[in-house]
Amino acid sequence: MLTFPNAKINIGLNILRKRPDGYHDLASCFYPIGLSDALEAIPAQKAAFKTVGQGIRESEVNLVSKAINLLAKDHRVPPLSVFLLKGIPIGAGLGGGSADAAFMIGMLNDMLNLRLSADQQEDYARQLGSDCAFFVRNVPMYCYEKGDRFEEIGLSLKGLQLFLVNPGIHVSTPAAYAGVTPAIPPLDLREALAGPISGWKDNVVNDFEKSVFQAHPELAIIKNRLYDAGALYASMSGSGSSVYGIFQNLETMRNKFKNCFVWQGELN
Ligand SMILES: C[C@@](CO)(OP(=O)(O)O)[C@H](O)COP(=O)(O)OP(=O)(O)OC[C@H]1O[C@@H](n2ccc(N)nc2=O)[C@H](O)[C@@H]1O
Ligand SMILES: Nc1ncnc2c1ncn2[C@@H]1O[C@H](COP(=O)(O)OP(=O)(O)O)[C@@H](O)[C@H]1O
Repeated sequence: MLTFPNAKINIGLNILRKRPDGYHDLASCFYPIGLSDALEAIPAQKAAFKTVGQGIRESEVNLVSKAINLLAKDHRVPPLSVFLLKGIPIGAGLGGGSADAAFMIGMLNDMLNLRLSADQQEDYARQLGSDCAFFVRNVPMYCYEKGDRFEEIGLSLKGLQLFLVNPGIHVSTPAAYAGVTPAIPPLDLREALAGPISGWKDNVVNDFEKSVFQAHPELAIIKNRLYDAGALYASMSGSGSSVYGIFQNLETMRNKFKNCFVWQGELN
């Protein structure tokens, strides 16, 4: 079976408070985008895992293998030959690893006829990472608590264009959280997003930007360039370092961001 785990962007990200378990309660809108990996799993004599494209560090276990091992605790999972092609930049605030893990759970559910509901798949996904459960339903959501609880938001950016830039700077997620002083924003994110996109620039904020832009001023320059090019709204995604702009119409701007990974596509 072959699937295409897709990335997400965060539209607004407020870090509200530190939790007793050391994590943070947040408020964000997660929005799926078309940039994707390819993930194939085939029953085989012997379990095998191959990944091509950008690799994760050798010392780390791939989230796809973690997802298989997690489901194997409760279900009989036969040996699988798994092939992962990474198209989504790694550690880029785009949730690529989380998407791979959630799609692997979905594939096991379908291939082995496990009949897991979406809620049950989310419960498994939550154990693999805060972002992971989002990719089970994989539709625009207001996300809260650790970013693993969801509420329908009814936000549609269908037809608008996304331009995404990743300059390859690696931002550690725990370090990014440590750089933020949690605070309740003056305007609830859901209310801010209910207004026209032309007003988001001042009201829809990613709280990671302040400290991450301070450490990496080139990211602020990218965001300004996107606004200069006519973006209706521009922001860093997650803990970075990807920065995106949302446009009404978009000529290609690939040549403006030399030495960066760029991706352009229509929002759904
Ligand atoms: C920042 C966000 C925003 O969408 O995305 P990315 O930039 O990673 O895409 C997420 O909260 C990242 O989620 P995810 O990457 O799944 O994080 P996890 O593996 O669960 O946690 C990594 C580390 O981030 C911190 N963490 C994560 C989530 C959270 N609500 N509070 C935290 O403090 C913790 O230090 C934790 O050890
Ligand atoms: N299949 C995978 N794809 C990407 N990263 C993975 C994967 N499996 C494990 N990881 C590890 O998970 C971490 C988070 O990766 P990723 O989801 O791409 O970034 P982010 O959390 O910034 O959105 C990385 O440091 C990476 O080493």
